[in-house]
Amino acid sequence: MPGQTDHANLFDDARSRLEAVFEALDVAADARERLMQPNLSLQVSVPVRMDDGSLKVFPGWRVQYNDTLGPAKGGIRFHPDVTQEEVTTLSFWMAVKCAVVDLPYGGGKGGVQVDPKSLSRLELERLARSYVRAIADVMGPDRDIPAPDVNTNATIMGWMADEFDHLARAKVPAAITGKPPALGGSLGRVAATGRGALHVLDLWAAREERRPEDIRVAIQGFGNAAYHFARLAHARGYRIVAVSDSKGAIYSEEGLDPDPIMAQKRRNQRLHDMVYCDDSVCIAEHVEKLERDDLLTLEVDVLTLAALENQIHDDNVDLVRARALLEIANGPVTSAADARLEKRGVPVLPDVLANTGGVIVSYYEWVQNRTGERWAEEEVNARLAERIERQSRLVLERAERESVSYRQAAYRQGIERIVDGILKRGNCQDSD
Ligand SMILES: NC(=O)C1=CN([C@@H]2O[C@H](COP(=O)(O)OP(=O)(O)OC[C@H]3O[C@@H](n4cnc5c(N)ncnc54)[C@H](O)[C@@H]3O)[C@@H](O)[C@H]2O)C=CC1
Ligand SMILES: O=C(O)CCC(=O)C(=O)O
Repeated sequence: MPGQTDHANLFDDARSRLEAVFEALDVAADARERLMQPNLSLQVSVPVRMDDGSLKVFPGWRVQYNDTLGPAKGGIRFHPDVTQEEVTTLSFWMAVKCAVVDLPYGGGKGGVQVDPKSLSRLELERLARSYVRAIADVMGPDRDIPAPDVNTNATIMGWMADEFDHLARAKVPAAITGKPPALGGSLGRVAATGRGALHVLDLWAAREERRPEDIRVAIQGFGNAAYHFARLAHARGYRIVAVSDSKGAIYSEEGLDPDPIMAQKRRNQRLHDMVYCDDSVCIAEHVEKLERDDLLTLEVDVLTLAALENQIHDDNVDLVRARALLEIANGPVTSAADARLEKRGVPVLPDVLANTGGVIVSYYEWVQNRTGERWAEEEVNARLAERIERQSRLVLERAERESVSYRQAAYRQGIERIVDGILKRGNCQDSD
């Protein structure tokens, strides 16, 4: 059954979305060829000394998809299901999304096939450092700049940045983003992905003449991106009626407050346990438990996907009753499912636009590190809002003007910029 662990054909499925864009933009053959394969795909062994003295070696990858517009940029994922195919696909999406929001970056992504929850904190730190030693030769502020993704965070970026500094015999803060502020991390980066997604949703809702108070939202996932989106959307007046994590889901027609839920989850509880009160917080009276994937088929205004790829696929797409989808995860809807949703007239605010808040603020971190500046959080948030709203408006207007889906319009915007760069660099038959 297709699902989060199925990466077979993930890359082919992702690339298949290029064909329609190439046709619409009449992309030159040389540029098409360049965009079909990653520039560099590095497979590494990541040895880790375990606390019991034994040595374990985990497979890892760093893939740089395309560097036409600038150095490769993208997160690092620690997950037991990571594969080279998945990392390649994620690096392809990074290349597209950086171009969609006009960042001077190409696409990159990294991953280690490991269950980080099975490691002690010291083992996790040794893993992070070992991974950096393995990929250091292809990293650097002008080559490839990693950042957090699933199961990695500011603490882990701090360890990685420290390891890279040791290897470089210099302070190179711009080599990694998403670091703790003490090491040059940007204020606002932790919440940036969720905050950016909310700007995209707000813009869409305003164009549809809908008020946040009238929009019921279900959210798949309750990690970094989902939680900050949920918290900010709740504060803005959207009604969050359901959330899920990898173990289960909860639902409340009255609406859920994300903060007490996160407070409980941080005490190591699964979402499913939240229907029971504890001493400090009681969210019980109006909260129901759901099977995890039942959240995907709730009748809501907006289904927000903020977990992993391939969550809406051939087998469940016809059960989706949401009136619109917001993709915070990368690739949560397969291309076949996407086509079915389009046919049914269900709009999808696509990943390559909706989840760009994280990489936009990573870019601001890189700029601050390179100029030695430190921006206030309000300034970071204001710059994020300005960029994502401007670029989103272009995508939404283009979709309307060219009568295509938001995804198709976003891909056209991103690929057009990359192709222009490829042609301007020359060595192409049609590079006028
Ligand atoms: N962290 C960031 O800055 C960015 C993250 N993303 C994407 O957003 C997605 C989530 O990333 P993060 O929040 O950083 O990861 P995270 O590791 O903080 O959270 C992942 C969440 O997904 C949940 N989950 C996993 N499988 C699930 C399932 N089948 N059903 C329901 N929940 C499930 C986990 O329990 C966890 O709550 C990923 O696709 C990631 O690539 C995209 C752009 C930036
Ligand atoms: O912050 C970044 O550089 C990249 C974040 C990321 O991995 C993503 O947008 O999927």
